[in-house]
Amino acid sequence: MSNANEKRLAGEAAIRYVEDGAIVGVGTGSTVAFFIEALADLKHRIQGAVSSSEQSTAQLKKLGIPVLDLNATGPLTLYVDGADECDPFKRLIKGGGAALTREKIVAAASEKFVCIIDSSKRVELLGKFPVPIEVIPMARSLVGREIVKRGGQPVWRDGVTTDNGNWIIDVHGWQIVDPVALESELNQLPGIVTVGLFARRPADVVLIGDREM
Ligand SMILES: O=C[C@H](O)[C@H](O)[C@H](O)COP(=O)(O)O
Repeated sequence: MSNANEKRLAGEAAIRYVEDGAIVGVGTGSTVAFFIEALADLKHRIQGAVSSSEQSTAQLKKLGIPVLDLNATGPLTLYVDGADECDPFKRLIKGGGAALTREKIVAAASEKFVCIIDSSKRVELLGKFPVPIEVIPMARSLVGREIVKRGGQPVWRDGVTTDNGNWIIDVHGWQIVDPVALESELNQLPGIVTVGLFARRPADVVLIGDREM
C-alpha cells in the first residue's frame, strides 16, 4: 500500500476516537489533512476544533468546522496529529512542517493523543529524521553551537518562519538512545522555544494506516 493510502486510512481511522460534543485538538500535516476531511462529515456532532497551525486553521474553516481558542476551551479530551518518526514506545519526532510549538501545546492540553502515521515513520531508534528545533531568531547561532557540543549537525531551515515568528534548526546525526533526557536537556537552553521530540509526553495511541500499533 502506498504511503498516501496509509495516511488516508490512519486519518479516517482516528475518527473513531471523536466523541459527540467534543472539542478536538487538531495537528498539522498531510496525514492530519485526511483527518480534517473526515472530521468535516461529523461537524454537526462536535463543538469544534483547536488548531495547531495557520495551515490547519485554514482547512478547518474552509470545511465549516468552528475553530476555537485554547484559552477559552479548557482541557481537551482528544488530540490527533501525525509525526515524522515514531519509536516502539510511541515517542515521536515532529516538526517537519514547522508546527511543533503549537502542536506540543495542544498535545499537552489534551487527555489522549492519537498519532496517525504511515508505516515509513516507524523506527527502532529516533534520529534518522533530523530533529526540528524552533528557536528565537537572535539565538540561532548560540543554539547551533550548543547542538554541535552535543554531537549534532545543526542546519538552519533557511527561508522558513514559524507561525510564531521564529526560525527552525534541523539537527542531523543524532542517534537518540534516551529521547526523554535529550528533550529535557534541550528544553533548558536559552533561545530554544520548542524541541521536536515528543518523548516526555509520547502518543497514547498510534495508528499506522487503520491498525493500532
Ligand atoms: O510540523 C509538522 C508536524 O509535526 C507533522 O505532524 C509532521 O511533520 C508529519 O507530517 P505529515 O503527516 O505530512 O507526514
